[in-house]
Amino acid sequence: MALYTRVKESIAVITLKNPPVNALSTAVRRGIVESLSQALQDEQVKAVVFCGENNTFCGGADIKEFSGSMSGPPLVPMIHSIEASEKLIVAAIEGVALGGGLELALGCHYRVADTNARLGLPEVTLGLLPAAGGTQRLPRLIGITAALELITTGRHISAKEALKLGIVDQVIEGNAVLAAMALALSVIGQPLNARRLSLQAPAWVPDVDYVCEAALARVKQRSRGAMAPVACVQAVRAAAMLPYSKGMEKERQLMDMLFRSSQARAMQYAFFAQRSAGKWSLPNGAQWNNTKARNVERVGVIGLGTMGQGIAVSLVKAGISVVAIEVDTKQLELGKKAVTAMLQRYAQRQGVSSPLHLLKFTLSFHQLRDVDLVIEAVFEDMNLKKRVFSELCKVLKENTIICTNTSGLNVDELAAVTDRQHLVVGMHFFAPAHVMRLLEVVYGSGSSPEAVAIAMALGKRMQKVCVAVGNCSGFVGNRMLKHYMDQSVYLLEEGATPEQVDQALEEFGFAMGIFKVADLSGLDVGWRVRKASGLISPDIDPVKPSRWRFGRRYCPLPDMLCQQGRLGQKTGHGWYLYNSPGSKEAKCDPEILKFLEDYRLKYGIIPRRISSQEVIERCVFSLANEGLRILEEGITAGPEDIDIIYLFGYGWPRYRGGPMFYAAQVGLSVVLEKLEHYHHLQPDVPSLEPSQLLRKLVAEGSPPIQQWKSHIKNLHSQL
Ligand SMILES: CCCCCCCC(=O)CC(=O)SCCNC(=O)CCNC(=O)[C@H](O)C(C)(C)COP(=O)(O)OP(=O)(O)OC[C@H]1O[C@@H](n2cnc3c(N)ncnc32)[C@H](O)[C@@H]1OP(=O)(O)O
Ligand SMILES: NC(=O)C1=CN([C@@H]2O[C@H](COP(=O)(O)OP(=O)(O)OC[C@H]3O[C@@H](n4cnc5c(N)ncnc54)[C@H](O)[C@@H]3O)[C@@H](O)[C@H]2O)C=CC1
Repeated sequence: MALYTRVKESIAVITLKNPPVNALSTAVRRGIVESLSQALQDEQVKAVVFCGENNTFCGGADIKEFSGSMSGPPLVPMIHSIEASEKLIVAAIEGVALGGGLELALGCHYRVADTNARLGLPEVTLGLLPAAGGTQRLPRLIGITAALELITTGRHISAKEALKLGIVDQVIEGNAVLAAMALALSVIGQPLNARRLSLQAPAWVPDVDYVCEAALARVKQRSRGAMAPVACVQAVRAAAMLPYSKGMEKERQLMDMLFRSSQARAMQYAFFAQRSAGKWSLPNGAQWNNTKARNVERVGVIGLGTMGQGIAVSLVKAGISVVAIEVDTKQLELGKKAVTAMLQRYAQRQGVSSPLHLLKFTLSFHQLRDVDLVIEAVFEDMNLKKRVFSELCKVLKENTIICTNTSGLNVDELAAVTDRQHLVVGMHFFAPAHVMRLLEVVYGSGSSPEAVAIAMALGKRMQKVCVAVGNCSGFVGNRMLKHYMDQSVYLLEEGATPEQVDQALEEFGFAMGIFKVADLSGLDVGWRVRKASGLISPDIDPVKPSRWRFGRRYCPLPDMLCQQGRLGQKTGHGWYLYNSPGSKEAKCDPEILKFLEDYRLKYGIIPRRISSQEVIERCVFSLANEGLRILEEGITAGPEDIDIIYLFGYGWPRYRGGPMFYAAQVGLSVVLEKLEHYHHLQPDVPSLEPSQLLRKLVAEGSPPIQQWKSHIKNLHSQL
């Protein structure tokens, strides 16, 4: 709803009221229309101030309403009537003015923001565009180039930047509502036409087509296959080229197209999935709102290699003191240099003072005696990690939490060597840890809810998107990835090339194809894991290695590449060829094509043409099938958690929601049928066998993804 209040003699205040973010629900829009009409009819009122309850202006349209039948006063005419009002209207922006919230403010004649306010048009992140006049008014206010940047990225900006761009007229420290009233009183009576954005022409740009083409190229590169950023450019172009009313018509047409799209549904699902992942729960009933997290101020990081460096940087950026430990002086110096350089660059970019005083580098575990939590990031070696954990217990306070950044080792086995199994959890960061947003918080069988709560809270403070997951080999992300990678190499055996597989995956929307990712990470990473797991052993024929291991299909191609020293980008060749070691531009390598041909000849495999559709079905449905097994086993609380892991950790295209959402969208019965088909053709690949949960969901009529949790609960109660 919206509250109408008369203050002073001549000012009315309309307060949006819909906690927590005063989203423009049907009731709020109705309240605005009624309150505005009241203000316009009241002869005493000369000016109106719009504000939001609880120091939050407005978080935009109510996204929850998008999936239902939208009723009540529409936004576009509502904002037009605000702009057309003969009485002066000022927006008092506190907290956020996002999406429809900013569009409402753009309809007002003046805008005042408090210093902490954040503004933006983030609709593109929901698969939409700002369709309440945002694409037409903003370019008229700040010019085409700046509007294109804000609308296509959906970036939130500070009040200071908004002032610089000309989006707000004043930024004040203190009460924005009082400041808006003061501004209103100072300008009452002045003509309003110059303040009505729809009446203005956008600032002239020498070559609109060039600017828009450049923006289009940028968005296509940044978010391959996404419709919304392209539509945003088209709408802003219309603002530059067409009269306002025609531009609005174009905005509406583009929004109609986006609003009904599967991409918009996927991105809105992702918005709520991200919030639901934060509301973690454990199988024992402990959850985010019934478990207290102790505060963490000092953290120890053990191992300053690739991961430890990024973790230390993220901690310091969050204002947390770090004691960083290495094994010898050389490694310590290397780590120190890298961490210091990253933090200095960060401080320079942000214009903040260097936070290096929060760091201590040492070789001594004794320096850890005061820390509240430790994150271990030494080599992926169970025995080494066990030794480190035992050492830690000798020096740490009795309530210090011990976390491991292992990518998939058994957290329970590690916890068992400590004197505090209840305080041991996994904190699985993704590389590079200071950039990647995902954090899997892994609870073992003995982890206490408090330890999970502390790790989740710490991750959130480090600006990570945290997902609580159970303890299993590879946890959630890497466990699923294994099956996706297996299928991709089987496809090579059968006739595909790395480029062909990568192209199909990139056209699907992945940021990078699987073989490019493997070259980037280094092929030796997986090689070491396979050796440690016994898949590679000295008795395997080095000339014609077996294509079956442990009774299952196995593809030795990646091992053979490693034996040739082709480890990826770092050696200048892997699945692709690079100009030099470390260079990034992947080129097709004729040697690899020849190597694949020879391989097929050696094993008597007749190559066949493989369609992009088959690539996607085999790679992506394998992922989804393993995700369903994970749900079946209760490793995550719901499908949303898995999707968030893939969106934030594995470059899954946001406009496809995540592997579980994608499976639901394609249709579970289609996924089941395809998996049965491929499993029939590859009976020695057990991961292709449709999961029990998939069969159950299909048998129960393929319920929408939001209802899967209750079906999983039933499955558990039947087991
Ligand atoms: C043909 C049809 C024509 C239609 C025309 C429509 C034209 C339009 O222009 C469409 C739009 O406005 S689309 C909406 C644009 N606004 C946004 O994207 C802002 C989304 N919210 C945020 O970024 C953060 O929540 C925010 C920064 C605001 C706050 O972050 P926090 O971290 O403090 O809090 P969260 O945990 O994110 O959120 C708290 C609770 O609020 C819910 N929520 C947030 N924004 C919402 C919104 N806009 N609508 C509905 N619910 C919303 C959020 O889900 C969470 O709920 P709970 O998890 O239940 O607590
Ligand atoms: N690199 C990656 O992409 C990811 C790695 N991880 C996991 O993170 C952990 C670390 O991996 P990376 O950083 O890649 O390894 P790394 O090899 O880059 O660094 C490991 C560091 O630990 C140090 N170290 C070894 N023993 C030590 C000891 N006793 N005390 C102090 N420091 C010691 C080494 O000197 C080295 O600097 C592993 O468990 C790995 O599986 C997790 C996610 C991603």
